[in-house]
Amino acid sequence: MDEKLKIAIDGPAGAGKSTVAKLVAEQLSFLYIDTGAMYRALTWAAIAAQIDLNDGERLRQLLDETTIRLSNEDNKLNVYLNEADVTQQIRQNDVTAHVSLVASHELVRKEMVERQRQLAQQGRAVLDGRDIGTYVLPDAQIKVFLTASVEERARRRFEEQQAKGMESSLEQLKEEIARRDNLDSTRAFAPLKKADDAVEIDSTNLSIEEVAAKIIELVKERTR
Ligand SMILES: Nc1ncnc2c1ncn2[C@@H]1O[C@H](COP(=O)(O)OP(=O)(O)OP(=O)(O)O)[C@@H](O)[C@H]1O
Ligand SMILES: Nc1ccn([C@@H]2O[C@H](COP(=O)(O)O)[C@@H](O)[C@H]2O)c(=O)n1
Repeated sequence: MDEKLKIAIDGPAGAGKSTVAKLVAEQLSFLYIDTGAMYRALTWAAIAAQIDLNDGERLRQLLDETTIRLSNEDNKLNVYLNEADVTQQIRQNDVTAHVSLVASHELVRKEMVERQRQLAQQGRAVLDGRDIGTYVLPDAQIKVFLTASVEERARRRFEEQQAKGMESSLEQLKEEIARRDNLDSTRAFAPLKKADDAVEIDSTNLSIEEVAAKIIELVKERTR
């Protein structure tokens, strides 16, 4: 198998990208790179520093002063911002509510994409995000566009939050998911979009393991 094989998994919010990407990476012993976590970390830092999230130049300045490190430890992805562990904080509702605005700035994206390409250079890797197959790694050998109905995505997120003891409503989650998809797919620079050569997998009626198996089958077919 190619030492530099890359698997790009893109798709709308809550489709199961990170869960499946992590499982595929584990099963194939590939590096897993959660690009959304990088935008989340910057958003968390910007909120903490009370920076205007409409100001792309200021956000880029903050990013230039900031290190973001992703670390796979004991099957869990930890995220470090200037070496402080922000793994939990970046999943908070205020970060989720503002991350698409932060990610819409071209100046921010250009630097993030550079960092993501550098991380991916380390070897075989699975990256999940919104623009991996179209922009970050247009030459990735395997590209998947993972979808599910918005109802199913909201239902899964609701169950996840219930299990964590978090207060949430199904209707609110559905609205939040649809709002984020809209912002991500309509931004001017590198929007969420299926790459022409991506294989679309609709996971609405598939288990996590079934989706992962389909992707691993694709890898086997393409590397035979
Ligand atoms: N095929 C599936 N069947 C059932 N539940 C799933 C499936 N795929 C993912 N899930 C669950 O759905 C939730 C959302 O998955 P995940 O966080 O991986 O989505 P995502 O696409 O990475 O979302 P986001 O873009 O918002 O970060 C998780 O609770 C996960 O366990
Ligand atoms: N390649 C990417 C990845 C993410 N984003 C933006 O970050 C948000 C959070 O991503 P999650 O996968 O952690 O939910 C997402 O809604 C996008 O706004 C991106 O633009 N490009």
